[in-house]
Amino acid sequence: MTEGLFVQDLSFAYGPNQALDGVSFDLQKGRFCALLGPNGAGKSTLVSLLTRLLVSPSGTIRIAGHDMRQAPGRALAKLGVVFQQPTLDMDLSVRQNLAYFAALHRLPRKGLNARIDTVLARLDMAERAHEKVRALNGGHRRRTELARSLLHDPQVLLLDEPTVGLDASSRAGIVAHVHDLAAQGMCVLWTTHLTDEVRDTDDLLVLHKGQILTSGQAGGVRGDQSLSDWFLNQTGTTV
Ligand SMILES: Nc1ncnc2c1ncn2[C@@H]1O[C@H](COP(=O)(O)OP(=O)(O)OP(=O)(O)O)[C@@H](O)[C@H]1O
Repeated sequence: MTEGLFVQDLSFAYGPNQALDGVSFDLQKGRFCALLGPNGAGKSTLVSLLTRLLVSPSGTIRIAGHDMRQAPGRALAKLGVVFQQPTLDMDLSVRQNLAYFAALHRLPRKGLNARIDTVLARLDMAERAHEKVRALNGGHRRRTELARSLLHDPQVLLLDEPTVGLDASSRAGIVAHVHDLAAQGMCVLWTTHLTDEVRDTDDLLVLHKGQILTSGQAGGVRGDQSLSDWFLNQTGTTV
């Protein structure tokens, strides 16, 4: 049983519009996988299926070995998500935002403060625990969301273009933190338009017109071209 994210033959159509067509991949624990795709490739549809906002009529999703169709609660309990749009309460402190999420997920109150301290420390956010989110810069807000996504101890982390709108140094910080989480054993799926966020040692999935065009280690896939040139040559479009 894989501890990562297993997807097999996943398809989804909006009426006559086939958004995903037979998508399969198998991501391992401890790996950072970048999902690249141009506009309309099907990334948002895939994210919606992985988070069960949509349900596919066919195909299989297993999160840390739990089948999304047969045991959605157990599968989603192993998934941490950072959506593209921020979902923090600006007038609560960092700690209060995390505590509220913990209550929603019915995490045990016993040991919760220590758990919050641990996830904030993992994101270098411990000293900001009592600050209101409104007072934080964009990078620290994103790190708060990342810390929150780890509270229930997921094995798979899904991030949907998590660096949109951040300045270069905050972006680099988030990219580095999430690579660290993968190095510590997390299975990470990171959707992005930004090829400079992908390291040669990362896994790469390229989604194009609803299908997986290529998968493999990013450095091997791009060869001696830059990843953005490789992408343009393969798809005739920029990411
Ligand atoms: N609610 C919807 N109704 C009809 N068609 C849709 C709907 N949502 C998406 N589509 C279509 O499904 C296909 C995949 O869209 P999707 O939003 O998943 O792609 P994407 O890779 O996330 O694109 P973007 O980067 O622009 O968000 C596109 O052809 C899109 O027009």
